[in-house]
Amino acid sequence: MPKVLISDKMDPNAAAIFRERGVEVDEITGKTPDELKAIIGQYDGLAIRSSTKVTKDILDAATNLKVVGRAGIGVDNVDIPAASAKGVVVMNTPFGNSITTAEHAIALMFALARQLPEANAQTQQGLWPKNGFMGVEVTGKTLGLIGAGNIGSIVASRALGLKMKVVAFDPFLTPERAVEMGVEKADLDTLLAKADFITLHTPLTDQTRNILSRENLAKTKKGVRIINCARGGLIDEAALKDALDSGQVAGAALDVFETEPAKASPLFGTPNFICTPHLGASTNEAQVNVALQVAEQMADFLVSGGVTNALNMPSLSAEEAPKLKPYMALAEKLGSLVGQLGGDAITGVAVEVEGHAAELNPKPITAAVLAGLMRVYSDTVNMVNAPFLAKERGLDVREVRHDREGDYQTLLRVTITTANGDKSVAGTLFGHAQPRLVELFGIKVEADLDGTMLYIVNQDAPGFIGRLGSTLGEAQVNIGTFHLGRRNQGGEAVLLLSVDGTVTQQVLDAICKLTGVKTVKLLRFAA
Ligand SMILES: NC(=O)c1ccc[n+]([C@@H]2O[C@H](COP(=O)([O-])OP(=O)(O)OC[C@H]3O[C@@H](n4cnc5c(N)ncnc54)[C@H](O)[C@@H]3O)[C@@H](O)[C@H]2O)c1
Ligand SMILES: O=C(O)CC[C@@H](O)C(=O)O
Repeated sequence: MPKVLISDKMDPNAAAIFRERGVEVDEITGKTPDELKAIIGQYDGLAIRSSTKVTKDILDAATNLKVVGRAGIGVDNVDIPAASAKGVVVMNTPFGNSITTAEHAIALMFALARQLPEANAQTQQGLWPKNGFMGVEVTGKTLGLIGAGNIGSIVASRALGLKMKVVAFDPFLTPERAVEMGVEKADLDTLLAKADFITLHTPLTDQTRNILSRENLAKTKKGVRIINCARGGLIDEAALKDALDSGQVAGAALDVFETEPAKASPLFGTPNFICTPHLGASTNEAQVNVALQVAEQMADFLVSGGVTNALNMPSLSAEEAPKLKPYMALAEKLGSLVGQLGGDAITGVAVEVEGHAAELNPKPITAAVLAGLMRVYSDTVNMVNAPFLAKERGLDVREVRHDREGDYQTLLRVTITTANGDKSVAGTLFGHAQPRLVELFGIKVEADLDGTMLYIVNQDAPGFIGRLGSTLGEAQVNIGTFHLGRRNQGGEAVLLLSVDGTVTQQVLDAICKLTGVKTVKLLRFAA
């Protein structure tokens, strides 16, 4: 009988479902990492919320572990690459607590607008401070939404019901979806300048870390009120403290902190600062939803091999899996490439197959393209939820199967439609198994898309490669592989280099300054 450990406080429905489905379950919460390491080897499954940190260290000790189930959305407490490397499936429950978290953001917005916590505290001290708490209405005010995914869009609908105007910044928000949501799509600077309240609903990624930096806080409308129910690390907490002290920010409400549990913070005690201890998902309804869902998914996997909402594994039948696996790896890499290089809001994705690829079920291939593409913006996207999210966001997804014989035995082409036109990449399988890029934005270039890579567009000219090599060498950046293509002699050339070590912004700036360089971008691919 498979055995599961529930290591964070979870609604009792989870244990009941496990037992009903023939899975033995222990509920042991509050363990230190060392204590968890000592017992994890006994379990096939680990069910968690946000407290348990599933590190590489824990995974290394988890000799029997097959699945980690997160009763919630964010999986930043799980080392997914380490889990994947160990063949441990990581699942989440992407929608079960969205309404609850959106409601918490709205509750914090009102708490800020009317200074409810402090008014409550002073009233209960017997002060009757009737004149000390002049609030603001939210009606007619502008709410700036950073991140318009599941939770952001629920917040927007509630805010519109409160007669607020909503301005949204989200690179994946198409103009059509913005119209459907009733929000104004804007760039970040416009949002910062217009918003009376700002609420954050993005995951924590390289792009979103410190999205409300000191510099960006200085661009806000004076007297803005800020709410973060998404992830700590999206706001520079020291800069927020200064902005509250100076009055640039009239109030801030945080449910999440850069370091959790947040037992001390310079923000504590600051006037007009309120906080909750990561309570966004804490309602009976949400906890029942996520507990039921995670237990059902994990039991299904452990008992019958079914895969739902996995972040590191496609949903597949046993017969299709071996044939489709290399195509899905290729599809994810091509999706990730166009996602990282696409730039503008993407309104459509076309997935074309020819040769051997045209004989396969296109659905998992398309799902893998979409997962690669959208994972650039959210680490919670997987092959299961990517097609759903694409539809919800109004992406026009097309699958085209060509019967023609092309230059390659098998070919997969991904074309995205953006406001600045179509952009297309293509790849094949080398030796029937190894994903390989063969074309990038109309230029023939062959490359393996793995690890950290540099994408450089330059004017084809003698001596450039030498200058680039010296720049990287001086910065102690080792080139692993080097791939070159060009539109025509002396025309636009493209370079894809795999590199070892860290490429800093200074190195990117130095490459940018080399004569003839038009674009430099750091790309990251799963190995
Ligand atoms: N406080 C809590 O208890 C709690 C509860 C649930 C979820 N969360 C967190 O809330 C966040 C949002 O969850 P969700 O379910 O709405 O996720 P989601 O994936 O549905 O939406 C995230 C949105 O952020 C957008 N985004 C990504 N990068 C961006 C960028 N650089 N700038 C602007 N937008 C960007 C994405 O395009 C996407 O639309 C996650 O971090 C999740 O972990 C917190
Ligand atoms: O489990 C919780 O309480 C928090 C969950 C939340 O952060 C999430 O990302 O789903």
